[in-house]
Amino acid sequence: MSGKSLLLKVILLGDGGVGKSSLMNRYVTNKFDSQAFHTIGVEFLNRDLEVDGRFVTLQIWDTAGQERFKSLRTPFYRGADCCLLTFSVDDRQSFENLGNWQKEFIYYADLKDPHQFPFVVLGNKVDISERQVTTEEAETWCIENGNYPYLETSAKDDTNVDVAFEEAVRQVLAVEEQLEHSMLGHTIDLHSSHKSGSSCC
Ligand SMILES: Nc1nc2c(ncn2[C@@H]2O[C@H](COP(=O)(O)OP(=O)(O)OP(=O)(O)O)[C@@H](O)[C@H]2O)c(=O)[nH]1
Ligand SMILES: [Mg+2]
Repeated sequence: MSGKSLLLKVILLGDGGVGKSSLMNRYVTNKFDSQAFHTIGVEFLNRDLEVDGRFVTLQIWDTAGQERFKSLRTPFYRGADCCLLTFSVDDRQSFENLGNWQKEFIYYADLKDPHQFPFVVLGNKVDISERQVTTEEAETWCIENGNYPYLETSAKDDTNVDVAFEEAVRQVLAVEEQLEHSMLGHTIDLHSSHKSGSSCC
């Protein structure tokens, strides 16, 4: 267990109205506003948490999903540790647009290796019974587009909201661990590569 607190930046992306701000506000302030205003640009809130013995400060960046705010949100993608691709289960179009959000993020975050990057997909508003997207469809999309974890949430009912942000942290830690392992595998052993008879200076 590491004693140091890790600062992680997670970013919420998805169509306007899917509930990104509501998820962030539910998670950080435990409040829900049924008449929330559209976000303009970006906003962020922090919350400290502990996941599997690691202390983490989660910096949650909430972006404006409406197309007209694209130039205001995209400069903030760089440096994100995890991206939460969000749609609303009662809005088919928001699900169809997931691929565009994924592409927009990869492009503006300037990801070196998009296949390694931790995305998590959230199907929000599961409290609404008139669904336009089934769980199976969403799971299939996640498998086919990068094998991402999928969680169904409700900011209104506080369903799976903590779980969703904790999953984001787990995904980041898992990638970090993988990188550490692969770096260990590439560590140069200075002793064994030192040829007898060679001299320096
Ligand atoms: N029933 C239900 N309504 C929700 C839920 N989450 C958000 N809403 C409502 O959906 C509307 C839009 O929510 P926001 O959180 O503002 O959506 P957003 O994704 O931040 O939208 P932009 O800021 O425009 O990108 C608001 O009226 C919320 O009250 C949910 O889980 N269930
Ligand atoms: Mg918003």
